[in-house]
Amino acid sequence: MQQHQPYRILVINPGSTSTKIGVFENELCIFEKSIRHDTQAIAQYNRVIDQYDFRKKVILEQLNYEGINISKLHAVCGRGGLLRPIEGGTYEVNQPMLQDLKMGYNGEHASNLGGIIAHEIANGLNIPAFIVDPVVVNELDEIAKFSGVPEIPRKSIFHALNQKAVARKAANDMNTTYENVNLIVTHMGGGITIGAHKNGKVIDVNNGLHGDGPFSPERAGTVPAGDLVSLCFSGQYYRDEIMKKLIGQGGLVAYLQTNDAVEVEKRIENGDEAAQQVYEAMAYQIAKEIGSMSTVLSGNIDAIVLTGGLAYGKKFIEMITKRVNWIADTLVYPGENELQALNEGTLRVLRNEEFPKTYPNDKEKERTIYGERI
Ligand SMILES: Nc1ncnc2c1ncn2[C@@H]1O[C@H](COP(=O)(O)OP(=O)(O)O)[C@@H](O)[C@H]1O
Ligand SMILES: CCCC(=O)OP(=O)(O)O
Repeated sequence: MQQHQPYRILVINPGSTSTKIGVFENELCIFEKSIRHDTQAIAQYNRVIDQYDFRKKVILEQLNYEGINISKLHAVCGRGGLLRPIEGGTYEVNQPMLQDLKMGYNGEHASNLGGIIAHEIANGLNIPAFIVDPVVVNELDEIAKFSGVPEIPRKSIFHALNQKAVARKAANDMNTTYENVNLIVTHMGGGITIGAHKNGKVIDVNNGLHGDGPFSPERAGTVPAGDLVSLCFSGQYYRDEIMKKLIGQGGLVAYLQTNDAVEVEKRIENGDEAAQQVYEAMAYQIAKEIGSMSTVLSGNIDAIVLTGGLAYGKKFIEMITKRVNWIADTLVYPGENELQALNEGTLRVLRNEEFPKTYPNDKEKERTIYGERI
């Protein structure tokens, strides 16, 4: 197989409130950009797939503006979306995956566009496209899957990529390994997920899309179930309208008409009491979920890790830590390591250090090393 030195990789991370892109040469990030999308820009699209042209255009325009020649790329990697539940790792984008991403097999989320856009750009350049640790990585303990309604098992839908990348970083900073620690990792972005990481596995986590947990900048989180059923059958709303109340138009957007925590913090500084109350309530619900995960780990917790865009907000972090600091020490890693994690997963495969996995997981299927069948 031909060896390339260095590898140049484009990574694409569509989130609910932003599109983040990066270009790497081996481990070195030579360009990185986070493009924010305000609530109105996203709200005009009914389905996530309808955002395809808009998000792809934004990415290509940005690369062009920066003078980045995409013909020099060796691979493109996108954040993986709502596929079937699979184990973690790097997957080559294939037709079954594209089909599931396009139909939103497990629901609608911006990350569905990661693999699709990566494939589209890579295909034109005749290079491979990958996804790494998609949001459906499933390591739940069997006991965590019970919901109380057998037809509705709990699902693992969370910020797997960043939670695992930041958990490894935290373990490293604690002079140990991910496999040796118990952590409660809290990712706070457009969605919020809180995972119990036990010796390198996420044994329980709230379904941060349309399941449970705290409300977030744009999601409702847990809502009273009976009242939700009544709303669904009130005859006042179509299904899509209810779904939008839960995802996209819930949380901060519903209470304060913005998904931007920076804007909320400004309002609070200017004495807006409603903003203060809602922000405090979001922190309260996060703390409550951290408390819940502390019981999952039977109180054996090495650290609570806070990460994601909201972790930049110092006051917000204080609102959470004052309620959870009795559980364990808190480590704060603002932002996310997702672009680096996508790049590292791609590099491992390009360098033949790891097999790319085939979607859907079928260990008996033919395995390939990039460019070579074995
Ligand atoms: N400096 C900051 N202080 C407080 N909140 C911030 C800051 N920077 C970003 N945020 C907030 O973080 C949230 C987005 O987090 P992010 O992890 O980028 O989300 P996503 O990847 O889901 O789009 C937004 O509500 C944004 O306003
Ligand atoms: C679907 C879970 C991941 C998630 O919520 O991501 P964003 O915060 O980027 O929307």
